[in-house]
Amino acid sequence: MRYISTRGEAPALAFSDALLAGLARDGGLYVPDVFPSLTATEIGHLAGHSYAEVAARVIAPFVDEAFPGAVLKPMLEDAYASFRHPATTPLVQIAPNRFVMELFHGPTLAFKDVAMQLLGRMMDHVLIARDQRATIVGATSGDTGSAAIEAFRGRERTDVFILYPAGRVSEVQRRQMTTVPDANVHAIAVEGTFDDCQAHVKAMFNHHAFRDRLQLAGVNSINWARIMAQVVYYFVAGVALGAPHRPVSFVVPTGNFGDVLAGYVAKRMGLPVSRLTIATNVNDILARALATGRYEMTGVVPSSSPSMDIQISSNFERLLFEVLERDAGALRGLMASLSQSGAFSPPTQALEAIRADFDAARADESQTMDTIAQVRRACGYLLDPHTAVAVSVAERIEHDPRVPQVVLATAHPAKFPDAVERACGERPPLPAHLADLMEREERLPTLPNDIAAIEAYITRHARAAETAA
Ligand SMILES: Cc1ncc(COP(=O)(O)O)c(C=O)c1O
Ligand SMILES: N[C@@H](CCOP(=O)(O)O)C(=O)O
Repeated sequence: MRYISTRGEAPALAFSDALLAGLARDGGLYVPDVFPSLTATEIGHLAGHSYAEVAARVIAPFVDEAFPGAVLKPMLEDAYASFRHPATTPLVQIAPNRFVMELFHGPTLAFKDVAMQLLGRMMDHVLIARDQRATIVGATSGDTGSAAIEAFRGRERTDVFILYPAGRVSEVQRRQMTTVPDANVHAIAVEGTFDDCQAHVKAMFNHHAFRDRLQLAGVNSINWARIMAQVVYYFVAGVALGAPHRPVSFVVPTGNFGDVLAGYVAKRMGLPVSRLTIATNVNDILARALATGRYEMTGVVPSSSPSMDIQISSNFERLLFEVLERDAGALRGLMASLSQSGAFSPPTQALEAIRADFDAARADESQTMDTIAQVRRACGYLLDPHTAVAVSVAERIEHDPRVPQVVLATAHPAKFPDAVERACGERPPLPAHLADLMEREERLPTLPNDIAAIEAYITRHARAAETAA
């Protein structure tokens, strides 16, 4: 398996190289040159196995010789031993033929742990084998940052720098990043939006001299390994609900488009997925794009689901690449239009191909709040605001009632206590391992929304810079 760039102008890489590369050198995103497939019989055989065992089977075709079964399997067992639920990602029924898949039982209470706990181990394995260091740079709207910090804290070969938008994450999310005392961890508030933070991360990768000097690596969903690890839970849910004999639909709270893209990959690999529904909050660029055919940026509005306050959905590029039948030149044209005029319109055929697999709809603030209250009343289940966006959409989207609908529950309600309390009057407590989070001491470096200031800060603090000097 080789990995190629969506922009068509960077060298193809083996898995381990793509794992450390982050963004391709032409500014594109790496994708496998072909999607592996599982037969119906192979999918059937996933039933009854542990999460780590299913992961080993789904992930094996994507990796290279650095991760033979004897390495991958124990790595997966170890990664998912950190989850607080024996099923790792349990399904809970909340209505007839509607389920939530709880992806938040990892150490930082969001779905990001599912991939990040594996990514930390995989990167360490490759860096040790190559006797190399890496400087991880990441952008977060709240959850990727804490998951990355937890996965990489204290690791000898990596420093991790996470940019988050000042004042636009929940207090719990901020404290999960800023109270970690390890010297290799740097959570930096940037006076801008998540989109600004993500643009700075991409700019650092595109600044090749800086990138090479600091040995940059990425842990956002620009890194293919993130998507790969997230494909697994679609298979786990599908098989639990009758695949390969019965199709399943998924409703996914969406921001950067990594999670729902993983569902698309699962479908391309052979999982019978009926519909993939993109659920957005009021920052609804994706819902508008599917409805109107025009992907057009407007300002970002802060919401009660802050992790989805995103305009530029990074992984939409990977989907566009597929529906443009892997025409990198055509994709470069759309991306140039986005950076020059803040908008693009995919060709009709590409748009139709997207609509063949995906639906999209948004939930506004009052729909999100009402859904939290109504689901709590109806079945006693407490949703976080991101999951509530998706449940609200699931309730309204046209859907074959015979097909099970799985809503991905991407965060624990305790990460957003203020919003949950506003919605239903209850303040969910943090689990025991985070019970004293509000008393822990914070480190709060803040930088202007300026790439030069950010690069200078990272250069001052990264150990890879000392080695290079
Ligand atoms: C809690 C939560 N839900 C949903 C999303 C959206 O996921 P994605 O960015 O993969 O579309 C995010 C951020 O990524 C998140 O942190
Ligand atoms: N919602 C995310 C935004 C970054 O997404 P990623 O999947 O590309 O890492 C967050 O919580 O940080």
